[in-house]
Amino acid sequence: MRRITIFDTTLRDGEQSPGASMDLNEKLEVAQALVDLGVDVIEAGFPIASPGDFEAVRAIAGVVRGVQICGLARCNDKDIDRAWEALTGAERPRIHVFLATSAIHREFKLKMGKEEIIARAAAGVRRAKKYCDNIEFSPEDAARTEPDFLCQVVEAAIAAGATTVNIPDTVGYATPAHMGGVIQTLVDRVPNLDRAVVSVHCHNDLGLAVANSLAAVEHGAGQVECTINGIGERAGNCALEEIVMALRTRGDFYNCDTGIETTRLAPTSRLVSGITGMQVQRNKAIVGRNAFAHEAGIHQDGMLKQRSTYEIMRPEDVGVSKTDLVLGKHSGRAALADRAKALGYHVSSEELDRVFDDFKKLADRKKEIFDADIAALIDKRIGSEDDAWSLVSYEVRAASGQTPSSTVTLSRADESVSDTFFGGDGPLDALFNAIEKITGTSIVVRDFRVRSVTRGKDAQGETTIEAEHGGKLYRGRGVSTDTVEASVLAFLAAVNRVAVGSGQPLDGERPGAI
Ligand SMILES: CC(=O)SCCNC(=O)CCNC(=O)[C@H](O)C(C)(C)COP(=O)(O)OP(=O)(O)OC[C@H]1O[C@@H](n2cnc3c(N)ncnc32)[C@H](O)[C@@H]1OP(=O)(O)O
Ligand SMILES: CC(C)C(=O)C(=O)O
Ligand SMILES: [Mg+2]
Repeated sequence: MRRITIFDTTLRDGEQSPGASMDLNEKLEVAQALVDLGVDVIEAGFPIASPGDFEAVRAIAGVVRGVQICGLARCNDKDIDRAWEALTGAERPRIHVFLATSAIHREFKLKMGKEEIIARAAAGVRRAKKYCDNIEFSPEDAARTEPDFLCQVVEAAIAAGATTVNIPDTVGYATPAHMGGVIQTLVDRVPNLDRAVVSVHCHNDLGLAVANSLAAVEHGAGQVECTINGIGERAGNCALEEIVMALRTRGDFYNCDTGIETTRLAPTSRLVSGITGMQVQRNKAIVGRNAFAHEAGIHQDGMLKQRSTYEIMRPEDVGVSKTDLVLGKHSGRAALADRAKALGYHVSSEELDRVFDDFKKLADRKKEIFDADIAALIDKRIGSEDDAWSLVSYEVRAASGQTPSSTVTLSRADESVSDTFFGGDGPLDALFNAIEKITGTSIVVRDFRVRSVTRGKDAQGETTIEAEHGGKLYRGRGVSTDTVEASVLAFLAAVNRVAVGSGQPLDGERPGAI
């Protein structure tokens, strides 16, 4: 297997993302996390850019050990000298010198001819080489540079002492075939290329940074420049976690690997996201919240039978604790049964059918279904007696200063009964009275509590009632996204318990969970 060098530029190109600036301590924390992750090179900053950038590179170079620490410099003496000043304390320093080579940059930005570019590039590398052996040269905007000229610049930079030649697609213009072609051209036509490592640095303006980097590797690149979460200038850089996992997962095709400790990918992603405030989108590959989550019933069923049916990587390999089978409107019985079991329930297939119907209705109303929702649905359904009353519908009218009224419809076995009640202290009292009229059972509510069992605006409300009847205490529990309905269900549950006599003596032990 060919070992690919991972050059992380989160602290330099990543920090160039608008709004992603990091202070010294934050940079040190990220640098340490990158060491734990196992990157080979950390580009710690652009020392000439500001005193803060200089200090950050100097601090990282002074304390971070075991990896190469790199500082960026334009092709001029001041930048290169300053970069070296910042890097002197590094155990393994690298100076990264760059100069744009494309016609657009030569003409409009640098105002330099081709000869001058070659001379300046070689002079910059030579000056950096006076300070250290490990020199990287980047022909900026290489992907839009004329191939012949790119070959000349690269050859000159290597002749001047560059040990790595990095080929940037600075504006994310390349496609995989194009990028592979650029690298292949260099491999075929630069005579001294074997004296340097070929690197690739892709931007994501067309969403192709990872694909282009892979194409470069396929054609011989030995180093990939990337950032955590793909942050960087404009649409960002090649995402480290994606290129690393692509190389690992498709080792069969690329025959390459990296030194990355992949279980650190998710924690490092969270750290960088927290520090920069740049949130990771839910469907982001490898580290997004949905990357190992499945909601579709058919996928969940497949996953429960054999995870490789729908997963090409194991979540634990990238530092995600486990696959998440999210219960929602697209889920099926297999996932519901699995969750019920995980929650400690033994649900018969008839009970599962009943719970599943309720679950689908709830899922239509609610975006996210939590474990507490499932538990509440199962609690409601498990052990329901066939001759117990169940709620079909309710209607209630109440306003200040007016007598409340309610109409309730209940069903039991084959019968369905409706009744209306005028009076009561309020809407709930009116509803409870209607239930008592239909069932012929009167109870005295001793305790009544409402709370939210899940989060969000569409959370489930849970009502618990303790009621007295014939010297015994009966409890009832109801759960619904509608708190009035939850209260009606709780009252009805207590009434049903009276019918089967499952109360507790008033002075005796309290009943257990319902
Ligand atoms: C593709 C990349 O990511 S390259 C890195 C980009 N990163 C950054 O620019 C972030 C840090 N940059 C900065 O803080 C500032 O731009 C500084 C301190 C580096 C320079 O600031 P200033 O001296 O005010 O110059 P300014 O940024 O306005 O313009 C850049 C100058 O550098 C020149 N330049 C650009 N690239 C290079 C290069 N590789 N080698 C030599 N000169 C260069 C430009 O032609 C321009 O020169 P001019 O002023 O003579 O026209
Ligand atoms: C400095 C260079 C490598 C760069 O960031 C780019 O060209 O995108
Ligand atoms: Mg860049």
